Amino acid sequence: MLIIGIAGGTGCGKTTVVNQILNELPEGEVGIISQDSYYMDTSHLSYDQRVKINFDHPRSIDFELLEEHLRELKAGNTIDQPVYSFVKHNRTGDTIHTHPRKVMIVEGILILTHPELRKMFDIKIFVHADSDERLIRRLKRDITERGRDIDEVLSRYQTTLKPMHQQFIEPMKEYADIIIPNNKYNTVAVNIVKTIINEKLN
Ligand SMILES: Nc1ncnc2c1ncn2[C@@H]1O[C@H](COP(=O)(O)OP(=O)(O)O)[C@@H](O)[C@H]1O
Ligand SMILES: O=c1ccn([C@@H]2O[C@H](COP(=O)(O)O)[C@@H](O)[C@H]2O)c(=O)[nH]1
Repeated sequence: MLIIGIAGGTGCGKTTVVNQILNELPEGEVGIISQDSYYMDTSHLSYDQRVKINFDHPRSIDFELLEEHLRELKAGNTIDQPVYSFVKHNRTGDTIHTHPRKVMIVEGILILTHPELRKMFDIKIFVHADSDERLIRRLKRDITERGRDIDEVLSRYQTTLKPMHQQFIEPMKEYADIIIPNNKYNTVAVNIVKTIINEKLN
């Protein structure tokens, strides 16, 4: 199994890059694990308490479960990946039956901050987009897809997103094997990653 970790700040385009990689590859040969599925279960908290969580700090992620699931997949076993709701800020209670594949992609803002998880990646990719570009994308996406308003996104950006990005996410570039500049759509870089994956699949 080839395990590829794709990190980068919110709005840099990780999900988009993953979808571009999957596009045209044989269906069912590449599996996806999203860090978002592994936000801590906060069912014991009220909605008002959950909104106050710092979702950009590594402690908000259940890395133990993520690591355990990746080890299971590597061992050839199927896992039940939790489904997360950004609207409710909590796991939904549903899971996705995820099968091991020849290539597994793990994507998320904080996946390179965890040393044990980092060691499991054969290839570490960091997607870069400038912070103003990321903020613009995040504003548009969170308002249209995640039920936020402009004040909520901007206040979260100032209080947690920006400081957490500077403290935890940006320094992870140091560990990357490949950095994808993604201020604009980067077909060349995506094709390079596709070539690496195709070599593993053939
Ligand atoms: N290179 C790009 N240029 C312009 N918009 C982009 C680019 N990559 C992604 N987007 C858009 O930005 C938003 C955030 O992208 P997404 O892939 O969800 O980022 P991430 O998963 O890193 O948070 C989406 O609406 C997406 O369509
Ligand atoms: O309940 C939640 C959990 C996370 N977030 C925000 O999501 C981003 C990470 O997702 P990307 O798709 O990589 O942008 C993170 O910055 C958290 O602030 C949330 O809003 N609510």
